[in-house]
Amino acid sequence: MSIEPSDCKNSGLRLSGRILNCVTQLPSEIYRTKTGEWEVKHIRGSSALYASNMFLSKHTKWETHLIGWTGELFEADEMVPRSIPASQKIENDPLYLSEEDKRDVTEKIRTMNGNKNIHPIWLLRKDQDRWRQYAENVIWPLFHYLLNEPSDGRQESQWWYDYVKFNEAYAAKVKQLYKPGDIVWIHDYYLLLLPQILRMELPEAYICHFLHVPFPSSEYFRCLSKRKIILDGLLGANQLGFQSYSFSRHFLSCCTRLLGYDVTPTFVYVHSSQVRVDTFPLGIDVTALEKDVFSKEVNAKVTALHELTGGRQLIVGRDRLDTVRGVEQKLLAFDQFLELYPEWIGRVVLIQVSFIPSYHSSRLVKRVSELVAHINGRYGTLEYTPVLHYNMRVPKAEYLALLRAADLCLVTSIRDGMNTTALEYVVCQRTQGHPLILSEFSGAASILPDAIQINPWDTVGVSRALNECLLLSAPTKQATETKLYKSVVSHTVQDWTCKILSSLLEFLTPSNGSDGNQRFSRNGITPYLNKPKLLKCYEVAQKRLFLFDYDGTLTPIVRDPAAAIPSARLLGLLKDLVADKRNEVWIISGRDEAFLEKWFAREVPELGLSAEHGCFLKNPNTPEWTNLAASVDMNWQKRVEEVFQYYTERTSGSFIEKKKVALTWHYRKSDPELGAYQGEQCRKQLEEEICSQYDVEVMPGKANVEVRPRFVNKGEMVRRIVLCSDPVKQVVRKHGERPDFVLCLGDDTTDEDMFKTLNSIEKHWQMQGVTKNATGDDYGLFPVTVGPANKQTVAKAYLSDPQQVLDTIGLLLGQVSLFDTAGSVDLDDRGHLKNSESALKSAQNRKEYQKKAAKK
Ligand SMILES: O=P(O)(O)OC[C@H]1O[C@H](O[C@H]2O[C@H](CO)[C@@H](O)[C@H](O)[C@H]2O)[C@H](O)[C@@H](O)[C@@H]1O
Repeated sequence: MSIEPSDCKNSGLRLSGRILNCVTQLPSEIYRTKTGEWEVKHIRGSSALYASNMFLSKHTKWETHLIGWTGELFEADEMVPRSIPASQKIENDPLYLSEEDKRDVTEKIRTMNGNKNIHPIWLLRKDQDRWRQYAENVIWPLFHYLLNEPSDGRQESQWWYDYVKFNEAYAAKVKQLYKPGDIVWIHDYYLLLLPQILRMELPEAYICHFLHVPFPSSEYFRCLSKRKIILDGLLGANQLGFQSYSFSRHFLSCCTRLLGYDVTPTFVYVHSSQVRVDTFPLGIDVTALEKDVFSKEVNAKVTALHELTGGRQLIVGRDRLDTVRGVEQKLLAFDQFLELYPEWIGRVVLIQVSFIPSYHSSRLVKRVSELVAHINGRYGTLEYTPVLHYNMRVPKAEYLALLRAADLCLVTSIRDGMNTTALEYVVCQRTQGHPLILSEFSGAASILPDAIQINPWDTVGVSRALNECLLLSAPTKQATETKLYKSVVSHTVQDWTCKILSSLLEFLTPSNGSDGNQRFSRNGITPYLNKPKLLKCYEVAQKRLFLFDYDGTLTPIVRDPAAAIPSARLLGLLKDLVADKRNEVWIISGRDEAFLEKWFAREVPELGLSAEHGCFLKNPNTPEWTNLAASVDMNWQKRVEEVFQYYTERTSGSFIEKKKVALTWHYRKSDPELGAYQGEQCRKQLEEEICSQYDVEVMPGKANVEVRPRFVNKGEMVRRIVLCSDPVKQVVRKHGERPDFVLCLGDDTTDEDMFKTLNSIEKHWQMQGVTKNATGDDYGLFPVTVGPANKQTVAKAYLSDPQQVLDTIGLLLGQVSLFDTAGSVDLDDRGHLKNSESALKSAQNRKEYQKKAAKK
């Protein structure tokens, strides 16, 4: 399979022919020798990923760029990367690199990898491991179904802060390199926010993300405190790839359950546009492996291994020693096997190579060595050691020899994205055809259906499988191997690369009926709110308007309308907003006057208020309410109430909310399906029977049906507030009084009227040639919908929930850091927020250090 940029010539896509590949870490490790030189060496692991990049750059016409963090910097001979202690000054940094050093190191990495398009991301070296913490301590365990101990969340919030910065550092680098038509391909769980951060700044970019680890069921995923931001982060991509069908299914279910988006098995509908979701199991580079595996060096090591184990049958395993690789389960099963089938004692050896990652569990390391000692003590003799356990990363040739010498490979992961050892074993066994026992919980199970699949928790089942496999006849083994090998060669890393790219390009091709990348273009629908832009407009504006809906926007939706009262935080923010004389703040709600009076007018008299979808109005700083519906015929109320009553009696849990003018029938407390059905019936009946006789509008809301006179709506309120200095008396604003910043937020269908009005005002101003605001870009109008929303919206941007709304207000007031939500920050080359106090201090320190160094 192949895919070249030229294959898309007539597709209508404007491709640049370039791919920007974003990986967590570059393929080279950087260290300083004892003589002070900076050197680089290859890192182990993730070989399939780098092979994919290599394939694109060497064997296709794509101009491929590899972007990645440098990883931690080492001092020679140190196993653990050195961090500058927090107390130490940067000028004493033992790992200091001048700009020249960085250039030299970059060149060395490029030369070593034979790729001139490698772009390192240099991050602050103070506590270097900080960049990994959130990904490795929060995301990774949860994605593997491991829940952390409960905590007060302080440490997690520091980790989150660094995680956002890490993602933003990549965004900064991609922006530096980006050209229109580039494909940005993002890998794995360290970069889950990057798609959305990039989307905000590069609305037309072609972005795909591939998750190399499992994606958990929504019941686990929902335990993440940052669950919505993480989903949002991913949904900035055009295409999302997962290792197996079950992972993509879990992801889709999270989108429905946590964000309320509509999904199909291959799409998420984000604000009426689509993100493609699919399964692409990662393979290995079979050709490269086959070159190495039958070398003389490996042959010699295979012989040595047989000698070492006295010609006994060999069961092999190679795993990272973390809780999900199931080494503990493997040893327990082997123990059980020798107990159930004693005839194998003395005839079989398990060689287990486990490498201990930096974030290992000491409990597990101890438990594994206890189990090894237990088995060897129980079944071993002076000449026979049943388990040979090596805690180390073996060199490649030894690893391959191990897989070749094996009579059986045992993979007992209790969860993994893809198990490349299983795939490599199949290739190594091409001539001998020894069997593979594979955990059904491994991502590899989906591409190796002919492996002997086991449940690693069932030790008796695994023991039985071990016995059966060791007794298999040679022809049966070879027949199975043929099928396994076929599966592996039809899932090579090259095929994986091509499949992901062609699926993305096929999806984006407008002629295929998709919306291409229109969803994010200016004419398309709702990107995430561009907060840096909002902040910039706010800062330069002299006359700012805030037009807020209430339920679902400033406060979360709850079951009981009376319980949806404003939080202390909300009231505090509103007070702070109105304290600035440049700000005028309105709440435009479906709530009645009594509710708004009690909770807002008394607390913050400076607020302007509009009740019952525009029927009532109260200017800021005045106690009087004006009833705009005073002269309207209200006979419809009785008729509507009768209809509502009819449905209330037939829908348990529903009730009627009577306001002064509008009437609302609520069914949130009813069975959801029955409620939705009855709501629809009720709406139809009202439209047929009442709207034909009275000038009223029936509005389906959030688990409610509302009726109010047609002549007012929230859009009319927005028109009055934006254009009039006195919206009650409709005194048109004088020249110079026009607002130059309007943030309008709402979540419901009734709020669409506000957005429509703002859009038409903008159009009108454009046609009239009205001068733009001080940024010179536009008029500073921000109609923003609050999700989750699977509806059509005319808003220009969205925020996920009321929490994000409050954070955004806090941001404008200078109370919330840009870091608290994704997509906001420019970092300097050392990982400091650009132009921040710490960035300036660090730059100053560097200058001083360089001066000192020059003197020496
Ligand atoms: O225009 P809004 O400020 O958004 O008000 C719209 C309606 O909100 C209330 O109902 C909704 O919120 C309730 C509390 O969260 C929830 O229980 C209910 O299901 C929602 O429909 C309010 O009760 C209505 O009067 C407003 O018109």
